[in-house]
Amino acid sequence: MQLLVQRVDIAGRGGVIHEEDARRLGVFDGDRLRVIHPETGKSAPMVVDITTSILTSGTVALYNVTCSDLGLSDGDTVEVHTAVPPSSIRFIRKKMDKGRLTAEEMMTIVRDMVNENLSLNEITAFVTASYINGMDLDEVESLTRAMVETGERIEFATHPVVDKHSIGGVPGNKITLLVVPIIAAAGLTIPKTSSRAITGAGGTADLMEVLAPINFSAEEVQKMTNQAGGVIVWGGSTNIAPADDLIIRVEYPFKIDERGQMIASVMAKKFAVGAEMVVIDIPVGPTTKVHTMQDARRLAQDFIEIGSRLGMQVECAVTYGDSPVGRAIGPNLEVAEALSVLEGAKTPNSLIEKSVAISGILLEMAGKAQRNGGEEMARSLLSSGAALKKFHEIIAVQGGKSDVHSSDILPGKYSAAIPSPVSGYVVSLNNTGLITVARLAGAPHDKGAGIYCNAKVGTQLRKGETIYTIYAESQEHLDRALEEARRLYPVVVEGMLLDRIPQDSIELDRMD
Ligand SMILES: O=P(O)(O)OC[C@H]1O[C@H](OP(=O)(O)O)[C@H](O)[C@@H]1O
Ligand SMILES: Nc1ccnc(=O)[nH]1
Repeated sequence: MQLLVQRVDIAGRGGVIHEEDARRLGVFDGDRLRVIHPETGKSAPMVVDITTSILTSGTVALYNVTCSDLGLSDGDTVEVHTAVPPSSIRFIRKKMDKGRLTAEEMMTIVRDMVNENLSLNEITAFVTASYINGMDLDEVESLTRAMVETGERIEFATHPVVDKHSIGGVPGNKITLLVVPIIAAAGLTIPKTSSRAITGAGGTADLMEVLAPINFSAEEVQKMTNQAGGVIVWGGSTNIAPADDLIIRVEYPFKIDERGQMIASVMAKKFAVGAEMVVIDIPVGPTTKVHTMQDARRLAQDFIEIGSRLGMQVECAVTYGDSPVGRAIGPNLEVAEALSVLEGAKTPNSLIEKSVAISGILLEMAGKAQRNGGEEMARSLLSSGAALKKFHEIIAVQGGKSDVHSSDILPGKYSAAIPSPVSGYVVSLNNTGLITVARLAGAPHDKGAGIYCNAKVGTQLRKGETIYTIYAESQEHLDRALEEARRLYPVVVEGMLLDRIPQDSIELDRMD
């Protein structure tokens, strides 16, 4: 069938056809078509997306990349034929049926994802099937390799190239903003790529974006790292492991991070930047991704095994994840807290201790410090101001304001303090509850949104004293977050009556 092209200014491949043309072609939403340029013979696949309103029959709306790939402009004519669905659909179905995917099958799925031959529904099916049925280590290795091979890679002339990555799950985990400058200040090369929030309210990419641009090509990442020794950029923009961000987009609304996909997501990014020595931070706690020490050790073994299969030296740090790292949750609040520590603040202890511990392991692995001497070296790079100086350099090389001060980074204008309803001690902070409230307040999208924990586990509070403060950039977001905070009670003060349900409020089934 011949159709007239209407170019639509939407980034990406594919397009939309009219219901009448779809009926004549005999296709439904989700079927496949092939769009062919009649003169050049160039062709591109297209997932059928049917409309009745934005087009007239006889016209096909094509998105930017498909038009550019085929050299098409508004008003051109194209041939449109039905096509067979890609074989990756069969392989996704195999995973749904609890099958084991071969390396070739995994590669086909990932290639089709990256080439936009799979619709969002189909990618969601793959992520969900893997979440429910899991992946064995061979599948994780195949996924990691496929993610690397479908993107760009960086090779550095200086060695060793080191890196760190956290599996996430603990709110307020802003340590990368300290670890990268500490490591780079020690003279090591650390091309850090991070994701945005997956299960949290602010991923490292969301945080760094407060200070500097984070979208760079692989070539730019390499150049900037050579200049400053380190960078903190968003993995999703680099074309380094581009499938990663497609999977993360599916995971984000559900706050899920399937184990195999998580290992592949992390290790693909490390491998693609040429990291030779890597520390993986595995926070453990009842409301994080990993609940017990035993599970953490098992996950650590898997990371180390995948690292060794790829030729990387990996060590894992199992860290305390019962409650947030530091006190701040959400982009601006976290950045201000991290900067203040780099500027010399002696608190929060949890943030400083975790950052120097992780940095210390890397310094030891890379031979910069003696065994057991890494932490001390990291602490002195932090307290001497060398890490701050390096961070300013990193911000500058990425195009940010290099003389930024923690006091420049402000939380949202709208705030509400949550008072303790009783006198007592804070006995628990529920990470997932805090994240839900912070997300409703607008984080990570609204940079000023988030939570400041005025009290942490063990803090004594008198009735009416503030447990935590919610920040937002609009009253509407603040109200939504407050409503959820009242429902979830993410911080429990001992002696607190959570609810009182009188007998006459419930209809009892009487046995008379
Ligand atoms: O949203 P959740 O699932 O908590 O974690 C995601 C965060 O964890 C990792 O941190 P880093 O890059 O090692 O600092 C990711 O890159 C991302 O920023
Ligand atoms: N799944 C992931 C967890 C943590 N960091 C990542 O980049 N990816």
